Amino acid sequence: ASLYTRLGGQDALVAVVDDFVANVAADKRINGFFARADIPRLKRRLVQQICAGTGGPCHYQGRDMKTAHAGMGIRKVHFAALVQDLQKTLHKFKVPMREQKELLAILGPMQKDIVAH
Ligand code: HEM
Repeated sequence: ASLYTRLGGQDALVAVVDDFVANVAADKRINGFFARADIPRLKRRLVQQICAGTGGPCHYQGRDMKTAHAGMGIRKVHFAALVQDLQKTLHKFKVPMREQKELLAILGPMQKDIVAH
């Protein structure tokens, strides 16, 4: 089965993204970056992106990661903080380690496009 299906499909993904974005919004290390963000749109796009990237029936309609994060000055520490916030959610939702690793293996390589050089 696809990672999308093993994660529980669309409803589970929406719940994970909701909780994850709430963690980010509460995380003083990085929430300043999101001060002017359109959070409902960000959530929709994250759901689309993860759905599409894990083999689900979605098309990602947002910008590419380089364009979306250009000029923000995001550093490795910020990226690591966001990944920690996601891991908190995956742990809370009792996502098995195998699926956690697969998801992070999809997101991890995006760091090179998101972190400022
Ligand atoms: C693997 C890690 C990440 C993924 C998958 C990701 C994904 C996304 C996506 C899909 C968007 C929406 C793009 C669009 O609407 O066209 C976005 C926007 C954004 N991301 Fe990320 N992102 C990641 C890491 C980060 C980090 C580390 C930060 C800052 C600490 C960050 C800050 C933002 C901000 C501020 C926006 C703009 C929101 C807005 O203007 O409405 N992202 N990201």
